[in-house]
Amino acid sequence: MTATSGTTRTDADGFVEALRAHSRRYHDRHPFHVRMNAGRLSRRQIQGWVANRFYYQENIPRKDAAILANCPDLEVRRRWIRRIVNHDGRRPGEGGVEAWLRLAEAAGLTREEVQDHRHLVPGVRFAVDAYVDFARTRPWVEAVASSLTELFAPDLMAERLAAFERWYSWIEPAGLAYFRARLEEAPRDCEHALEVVTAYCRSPESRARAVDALSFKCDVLWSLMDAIDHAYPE
Ligand SMILES: O=C(O)c1cc(C(=O)O)c2c(n1)C(=O)C(=O)c1cc(C(=O)O)[nH]c1-2
Repeated sequence: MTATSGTTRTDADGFVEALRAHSRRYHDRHPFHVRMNAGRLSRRQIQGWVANRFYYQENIPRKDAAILANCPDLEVRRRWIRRIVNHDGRRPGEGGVEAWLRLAEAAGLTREEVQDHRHLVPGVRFAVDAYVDFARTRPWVEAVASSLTELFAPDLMAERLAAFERWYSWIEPAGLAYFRARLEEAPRDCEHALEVVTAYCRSPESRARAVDALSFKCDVLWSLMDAIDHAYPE
């Protein structure tokens, strides 16, 4: 333990700091997001992003189901299962996947053209599939750690909401409900994920693996944005 500015610093603090430091590799800094939030994207580019990001949205519950399947801890499963319900909803017309489809409609796309993946570019498919595969095949705590990019999501969501209202007013405002819901859900979700990771990762080795998992996820999100950027150039 080392003392810093009057407070006692533990290795656990260092671990959480190492995780939080990944904000520097988060996809909010991707040029496509930077242009999006500065109001510099065309209608076609926004539509391309919405259609491609749908593949991420629809696969998140499958990723979370893989974590549930691999997790032997009942308490963790009991809380983690809420993520699936949040995305899938309890009945038709509810949930985050449905909200994303409404965003697509508000942006002038049909749900059919989003659901049938006609706009889906190979790099986005590849990145999202890699994330689901990671959750299926890696130890479940690493998969939980990989979800911690959500620590950084609320700032980006808030900025995006403001940017959409200001620059892309051709998108019907009701379509932005997805982002509003995530502003509340994401902090709750990642608080739990951080609890789990700090409780389970006690050794330097397991902490290093958790940090690597988060690093991998930053690569997933960045690659996804690269693929969209490449498919919908300025
Ligand atoms: O729009 C975004 O920038 C963004 C980022 C992330 C993220 O950081 O992984 C998620 C989401 N949105 C999101 O909507 C979402 O439901 C979500 C779930 C997860 C996850 O890894 O479990 N990340 C994210």
